[in-house]
Amino acid sequence: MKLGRLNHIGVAVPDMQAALAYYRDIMGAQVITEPFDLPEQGVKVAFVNTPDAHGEPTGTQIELIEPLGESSPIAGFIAKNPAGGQHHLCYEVEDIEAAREWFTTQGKRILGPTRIGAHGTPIFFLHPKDMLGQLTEIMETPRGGH
Ligand SMILES: CC[C@@H](C(=O)O)C(=O)SCCNC(=O)CCNC(=O)[C@H](O)C(C)(C)COP(=O)(O)OP(=O)(O)OC[C@H]1O[C@@H](n2cnc3c(N)ncnc32)[C@H](O)[C@@H]1OP(=O)(O)O
Ligand SMILES: [Co+2]
Repeated sequence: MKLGRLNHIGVAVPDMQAALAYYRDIMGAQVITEPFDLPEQGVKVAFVNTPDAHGEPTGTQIELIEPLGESSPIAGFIAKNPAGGQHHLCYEVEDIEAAREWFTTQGKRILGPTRIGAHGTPIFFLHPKDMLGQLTEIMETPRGGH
């Protein structure tokens, strides 16, 4: 399997508006996608981008996720980490099905089906206990850029 770039770092937050204010006003980051609900993923999501020395976006994305509903997959994480925290790493691949096959042959546990993620491309998750303690998201590279 050929691994692509790191697409985003997922950060679980208990309060989306407070998290956006923190990244914008304290960290000087840029809010590139305002919050929107992804009910099928059980999260509210927003993206912030880190600027370079000239204030231009670097392309390094932080994905803020807030639980949406009691059955949210991040409800347990927030219960254990009430202030929020770094939740997952997301890597791009060119071919999602080839990647799924690769990780399966490596004995890695895949969490649920391949589904459409926040960037509109297929994603799946790998169990943190099989991935050096890191919940790992694999996403297909968006066609025509980011
Ligand atoms: C916005 C859409 C999309 C995108 O396009 O980018 C997203 O990113 S959605 C992000 C949210 N969705 C998911 O996380 C889906 C996959 N996650 C899951 O299926 C579950 O969250 C989980 C990973 C199976 C954990 O389930 P949970 O019920 O919270 O906990 P468990 O008790 O079963 O956990 C077992 C074990 O793993 C540890 N753990 C849990 N979460 C993490 C984590 N994020 N990073 C590292 N370790 C984690 C947990 O602490 C348990 O460990 P022990 O206590 O040692 O047993
Ligand atoms: Co993600």
